[in-house]
Amino acid sequence: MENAQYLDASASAPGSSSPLETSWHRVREKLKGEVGEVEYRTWLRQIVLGPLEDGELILYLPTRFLRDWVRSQYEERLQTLWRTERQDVQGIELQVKRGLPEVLPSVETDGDSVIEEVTAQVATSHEVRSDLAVPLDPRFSFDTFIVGKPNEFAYACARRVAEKPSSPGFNPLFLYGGVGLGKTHLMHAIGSELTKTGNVSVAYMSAEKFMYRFIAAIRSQSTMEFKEQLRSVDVLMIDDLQFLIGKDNTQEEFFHTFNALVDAGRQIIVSADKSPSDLSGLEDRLRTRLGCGMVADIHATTFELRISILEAKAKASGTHVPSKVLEYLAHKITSNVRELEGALNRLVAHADLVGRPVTLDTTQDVLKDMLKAHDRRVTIEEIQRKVAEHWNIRLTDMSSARRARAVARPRQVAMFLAKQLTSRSLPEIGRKFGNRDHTTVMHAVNRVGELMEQDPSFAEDVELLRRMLEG
Ligand SMILES: Nc1ncnc2c1ncn2[C@@H]1O[C@H](COP(=O)(O)OP(=O)(O)OP(=O)(O)O)[C@@H](O)[C@H]1O
Repeated sequence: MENAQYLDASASAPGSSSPLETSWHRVREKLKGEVGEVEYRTWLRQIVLGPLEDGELILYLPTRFLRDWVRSQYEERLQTLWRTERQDVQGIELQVKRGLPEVLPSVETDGDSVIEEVTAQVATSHEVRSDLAVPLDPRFSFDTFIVGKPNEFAYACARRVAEKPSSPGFNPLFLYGGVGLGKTHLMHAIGSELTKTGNVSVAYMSAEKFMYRFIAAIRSQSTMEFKEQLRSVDVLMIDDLQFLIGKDNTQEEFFHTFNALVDAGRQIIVSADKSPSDLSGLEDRLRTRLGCGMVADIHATTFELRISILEAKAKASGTHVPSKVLEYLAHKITSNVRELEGALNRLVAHADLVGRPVTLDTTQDVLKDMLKAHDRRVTIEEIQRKVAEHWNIRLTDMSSARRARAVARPRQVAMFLAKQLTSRSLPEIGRKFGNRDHTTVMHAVNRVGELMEQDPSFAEDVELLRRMLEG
């Protein structure tokens, strides 16, 4: 273990430092080059190098706010840079350490730079008219969104709002669902559709950006301007609202903005990972208002939807991907569309690079790590335990011969989840459930699928279990 060191941006050049410090110096310089001086000075120079323990490097930040911000915005990049820099760093952990010097942007200097930067971003944004908006991604359109059972309701709501913003019953539109299932995609699609006409001003930003801008406005004493800018848009879209949990001041500000806009007949669109009623940690009055309009859930993908998405994305890539490979991916990667897309992109990039067609063999080889990580994620035993706990039955009943519905139904759900969340075959799953035949498992999978369509509260239970298991 190497000792914790405080290193700020003015730290000594490599040479006089330990190997870890030297690496840190290089990582920091690369980051600075990538994100630019303003962003670096505002958020990243506060990071303090901590110890390296069992392959995990600790980096400290002086406050929880900064830690959360750096975690959400830069953690992945930091990981990559560190791993490239040193083989003995397998991961990084961002921690809060009180008492470290906090180098916050002051009103006179960095605060202004932040505002200047925001203004500069706005100046280059052609897609939207609002002064605060983040550019919309033209790839996320309604045309490129593949509709299936799990997302058809959310899609229909999004379409409706894009056609007729602020319709009664659709304001706010609250889209929720697990990670990587298309919430951001739908929001961008609504925004792009609305701005096509030219007379609607749309502001899209993540809840984090909202907070970042709010804080920047406080620091530069321009909160009135901030409020006015936000309140002048026709449509305000805030993505990943769950980020505001625990951020009381920002929540308060959002609540007032929300009210002002809805009262003025403007449209609000919000996304989150949970329904308004499940977003504990958000103020009650805000939760209540969020649930007042249309609340649309994007469910986990089905095999059919995953196949349709893969087919569309493979076609768009211009590389031929055999249907066997698409089926294989759709079976193996069930967690979310982002991962599915990532896997396909990797295959296509590999095929382009080596100049050979995509086959099942190359797929297994190229995606070895990814698929292994997936398989590791959840075991049949964990599924059985969680499901048994949920319905309050004995774990042994997962393999018992009892056929009473109170036991048989949870068992079927566990089989269904085992099929969805692991790569085990039907006979393998059957064996884990008291040596049942694969046709019993198949029947369970179909039955649970049918019941989920007929009974929303049952579907919610299954969905909840799935999310808990996926962590
Ligand atoms: N139905 C779909 N059709 C086509 N692409 C999709 C679909 N659903 C998701 N995607 C793609 O998957 C990726 C992840 O989607 P998106 O970013 O919208 O997810 P999200 O629900 O906002 O996730 P997060 O909770 O992480 O914010 C995007 O590239 C998006 O285009």
